[in-house]
Amino acid sequence: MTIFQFPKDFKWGTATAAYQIEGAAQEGGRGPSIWDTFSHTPGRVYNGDNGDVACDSYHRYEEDIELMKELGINTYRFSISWPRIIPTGDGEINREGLNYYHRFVDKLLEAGIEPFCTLYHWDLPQALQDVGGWENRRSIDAFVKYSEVMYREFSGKIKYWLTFNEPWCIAFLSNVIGVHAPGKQDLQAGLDVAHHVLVAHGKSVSKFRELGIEGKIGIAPNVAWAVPYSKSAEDQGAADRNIQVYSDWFLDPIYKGSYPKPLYEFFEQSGHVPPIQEGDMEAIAQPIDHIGINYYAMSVNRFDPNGGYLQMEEVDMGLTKTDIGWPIESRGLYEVIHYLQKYGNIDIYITENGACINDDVVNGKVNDIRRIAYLQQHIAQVHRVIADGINLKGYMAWSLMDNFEWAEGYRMRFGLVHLDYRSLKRTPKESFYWYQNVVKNNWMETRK
Ligand SMILES: CCOCCOc1ccc(-c2cn(C[C@@H]3NC[C@@H](O)[C@H]3O)nn2)cc1
Repeated sequence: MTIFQFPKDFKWGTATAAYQIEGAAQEGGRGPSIWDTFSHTPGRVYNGDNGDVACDSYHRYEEDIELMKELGINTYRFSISWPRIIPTGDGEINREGLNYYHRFVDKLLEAGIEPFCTLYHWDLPQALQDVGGWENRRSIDAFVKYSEVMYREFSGKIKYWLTFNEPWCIAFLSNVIGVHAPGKQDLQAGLDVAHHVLVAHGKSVSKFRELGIEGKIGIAPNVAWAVPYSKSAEDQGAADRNIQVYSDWFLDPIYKGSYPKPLYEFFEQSGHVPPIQEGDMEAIAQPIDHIGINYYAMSVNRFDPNGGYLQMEEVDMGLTKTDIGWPIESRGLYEVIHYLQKYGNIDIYITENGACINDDVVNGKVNDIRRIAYLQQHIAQVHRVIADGINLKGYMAWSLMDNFEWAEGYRMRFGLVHLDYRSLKRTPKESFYWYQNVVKNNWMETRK
């Protein structure tokens, strides 16, 4: 038996996002987002599921915070619904929306839980999408205005900020692969969106500094770790492109002031380059305080000339998978965090890690032992990374509770707490109590 002891100030938390848990889609002055439109478009989301009610956390946040207190976490990552704050994206401010988040954040602080706030977790106000969304540079200033409202309003209450969640999903999953809102399949649109999101990020960080906000700010890329199927240059290239499109495409502009050359040239071969304007790269490269890393799985990749925008295919190596089909391999978390050290020993938080395990309630319990095994393996890798001297400062399990898993709707469950979507009853799973113990002890037992 080995004991993995974590640093005394280590942040243990869970993560959620507004559209996935709040519901109350047409309450409190909220305007429609692109995910309201997308989820109500037939065929886009499994079973026609949508976020109209979700976990009803808009009304049940006090119950959710009681669960967080029982879990014992010291940090809670959540996102702000932009269309609750500025319903048309860059028009009038909705005071009722601000008041909702004040009540919520005050309750978190009262419970001794650190708010860790994501400004943008995919729910762009539809009114901005109606004029091009992130393909339109207008969204840059709209986001900076929205973020300024939030910085001014919550300065002193919220000290940990993230501008954007998973920019790869915002740009490529949503505009090139087309699985998420707005559901386009256009590489140039993806590059335009990625660039404008990066400029919006940088200008928002500058605003944060200009206002002298007390706190720290960063961005939360989801990261891929990929190994080549063979030693061939083609397969190595495919794996490199897959890694770079998630992390380097966004972190090189922020930390180095330029896009990663190999992938830039790969896209350029097909006639597509980011729409860089004078001053953009300087605007993007504002120093940040931390990055959030969302890690779920790694993959084995090989070259495939017909393999989509990266000319890459993932090879199924027969690894055990979660119920959403992602292979379970915790080694990738260790490898990718070391890979990111090329940007310096930056402060890193694991802002999402978790397993889709669709166990149901049986005799009042959810015996999700597969989720416990996943978490144990991945938290062990977190400990390895810290033991290597890397500034990994916190871990937030995705997710506190089962919620709206985007195009997969409610069938895919990532929560430590089970949601009965008819009654909205919350039932802590066995993994909740396992994680509660790790958090309480600030150490974890391992068999080795
Ligand atoms: C036909 C090709 O299809 C490709 C599907 O490709 C992906 C890739 C990645 C994801 C994905 C989902 N999540 C979990 C979320 N992270 C943020 C939070 O909101 C969680 O709900 N992370 N990555 C989904 C789909």
